[in-house]
Amino acid sequence: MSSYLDMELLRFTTAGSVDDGKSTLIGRLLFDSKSIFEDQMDQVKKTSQKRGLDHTELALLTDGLRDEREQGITIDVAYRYFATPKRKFIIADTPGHIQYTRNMVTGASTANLAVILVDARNGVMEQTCRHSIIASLLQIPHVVVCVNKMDLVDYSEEAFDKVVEEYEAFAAKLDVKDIRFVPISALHGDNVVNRSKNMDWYEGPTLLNTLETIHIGSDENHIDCRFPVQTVIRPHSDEFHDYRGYAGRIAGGVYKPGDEVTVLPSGFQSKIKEITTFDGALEEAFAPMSVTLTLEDDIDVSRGDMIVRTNNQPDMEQDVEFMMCWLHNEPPRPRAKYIVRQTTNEARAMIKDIQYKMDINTLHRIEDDKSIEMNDIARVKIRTTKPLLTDPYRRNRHTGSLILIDEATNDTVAAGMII
Ligand SMILES: Nc1nc2c(ncn2[C@@H]2O[C@H](COP(=O)(O)OP(=O)(O)OP(=O)(O)O)[C@@H](O)[C@H]2O)c(=O)[nH]1
Repeated sequence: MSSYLDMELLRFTTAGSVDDGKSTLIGRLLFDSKSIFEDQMDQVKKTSQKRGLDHTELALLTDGLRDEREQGITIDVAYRYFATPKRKFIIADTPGHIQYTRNMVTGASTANLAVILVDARNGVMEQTCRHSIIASLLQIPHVVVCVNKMDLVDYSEEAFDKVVEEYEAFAAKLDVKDIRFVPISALHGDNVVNRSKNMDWYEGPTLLNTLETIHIGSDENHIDCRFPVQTVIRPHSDEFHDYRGYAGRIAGGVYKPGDEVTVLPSGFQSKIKEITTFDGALEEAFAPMSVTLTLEDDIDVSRGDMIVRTNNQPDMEQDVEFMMCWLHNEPPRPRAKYIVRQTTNEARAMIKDIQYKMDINTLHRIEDDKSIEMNDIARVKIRTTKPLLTDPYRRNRHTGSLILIDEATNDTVAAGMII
């Protein structure tokens, strides 16, 4: 059996309209998969009784520690961790209101999968659309639509099919490759961890089963070799005085000793001599492994450079266009200078043009209003002081993303997906 540390990690986000049952679902997942401890459960039972409820409110498991629960609304991104014998999971639980778009973008930026909850009685709502648009914008590879509260529609197949149909019609406009649907009752536990006895007509897997088995290995780009150099390792000892290693995390592709590579931006060419990790030398390495490379030739390489295959290179540009989510409560200042951080590279940048804002509920362009506020999504163009080595975000989420930092305050003000 694989060790706990080696187990594959799946990161997913949860989103839904208010009261669709997000907290109940997470509680149910943790509870039925036995990922919570007895003492926590006792506490939840007691609190439920104190509040005069006749059932144990599983939402308290996930919300119990949040004081904003007292105001009945979830803000901020809460990361939760659980594991089953098959996989480890990190849940980014993000609030659904439009003023928390930035939280959603933050929570979703590294996710493999998005769980989108829909109340079976209400069907697809504005928030369902917005969350799905964000999932598509951030290229989350898998979306699982949980049609919840099936108990309130008599576990009816027609009710489920109606939501599926409605969602599919809307999702046709989006760029999501893998969409699945699971009819559930988070409250009663149907099809969350345990198969429902109330929905014989549903033959697909339960939600947990989907989370445990969905194939995420090929979510990484294994075609375009991209190795952003994080650190140059040059031991200061006579014994190793010739050694120069380049450490970093592979952002795309498969590397092997002997591969012909080019170092960007300099353009120097060489061959990979050796690939090593903590455990020794490797025959091959691929995204998202962290490795150290050595090259046959002694060439000048520094942090922020990228080692790529000679016949497959990224874009190298100073004018970069991307979809930007503005994260900060102060709007961009005219002519302000920002630091752009992209892979391990850093440059200074100025926003040159705001092309249009996007209505995040409908995907429509807003052409007549270009004022940017917190949570806005806009297509922008920046000019950087030195070339960035990029791929379209669609092609590679690592080399295709960037953040902007305000030079004066050091605050991260925007996240971007390169077009
Ligand atoms: N009948 C029924 N009720 C449910 C189901 N799932 C959740 N509920 C109830 O719906 C209400 C809202 O559930 P929550 O889990 O708090 O909803 P939420 O989406 O997390 O809400 P916020 O945290 O405020 O965004 C609670 O009273 C739950 O008990 C379900 O499958 N069936």
